Amino acid sequence: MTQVRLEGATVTVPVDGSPDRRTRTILGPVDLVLDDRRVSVVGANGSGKSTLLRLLNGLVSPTSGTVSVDGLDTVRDGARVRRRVAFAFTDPISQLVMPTGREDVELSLRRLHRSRGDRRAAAETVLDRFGLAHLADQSVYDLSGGERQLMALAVVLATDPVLLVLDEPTTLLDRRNTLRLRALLDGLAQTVVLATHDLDLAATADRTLVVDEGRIVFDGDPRAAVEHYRRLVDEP
Ligand SMILES: Nc1ncnc2c1ncn2[C@@H]1O[C@H](COP(=O)(O)OP(=O)(O)OP(=O)(O)O)[C@@H](O)[C@H]1O
Repeated sequence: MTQVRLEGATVTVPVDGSPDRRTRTILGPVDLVLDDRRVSVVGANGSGKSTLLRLLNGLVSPTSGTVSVDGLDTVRDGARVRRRVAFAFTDPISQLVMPTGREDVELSLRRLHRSRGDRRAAAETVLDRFGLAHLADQSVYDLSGGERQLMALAVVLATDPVLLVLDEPTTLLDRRNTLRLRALLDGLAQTVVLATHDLDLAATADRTLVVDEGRIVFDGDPRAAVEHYRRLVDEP
């Protein structure tokens, strides 16, 4: 099982226009060991969920403290961490950089398969696995929101990462595609960490973190976490 470890991880940002270069802490310090199969993260807008998630694959570096994945430091061993940790953004179009899904999956596979023929065959297998072969050659702009989301996931999962980090994956999806995504996540061998405003989805995890004003204010049973979050919002 993959292990993510945060030790005193803190993220501070400069306060815009501040003449004396003041900074603001937007997350932390966070001390956390994640070694559960499914972890969800809930919290209000701007509470720090995305920042926490982005620490996990080195998209954001801690200003102080450390973050490691299976012992690899996200700053010192950034490239190796990113090979192990896939990150999926809310809006899949920011992830799909090639004209078609097939080309995007092939692009993902370029490190694993140097020969073009091998890459083609491996991409076909991935597209089949996600039930997307029939959409592989369509422009990514002509895919529906749900199809695009699944295509983006196929792209990031093509290289078999050990950890999948998802930032609000169902925000743009209708109920049917949300259920489809949930079924897909259920079937994944990977460890999954996801931030979501969908409290039903959050409650399907093994463990839930509640983030409030840059701090983890609850860490534990998903149903209790959702209750904690509701109380936080309802009784400010
Ligand atoms: N690079 C940055 N520079 C300045 N402020 C930032 C930066 N990144 C994030 N912030 C601020 O930090 C806070 C936390 O942002 P973050 O995106 O982590 O929140 P979130 O919980 O994911 O919110 P949402 O649910 O709205 O997506 C916000 O106030 C945001 O404006």
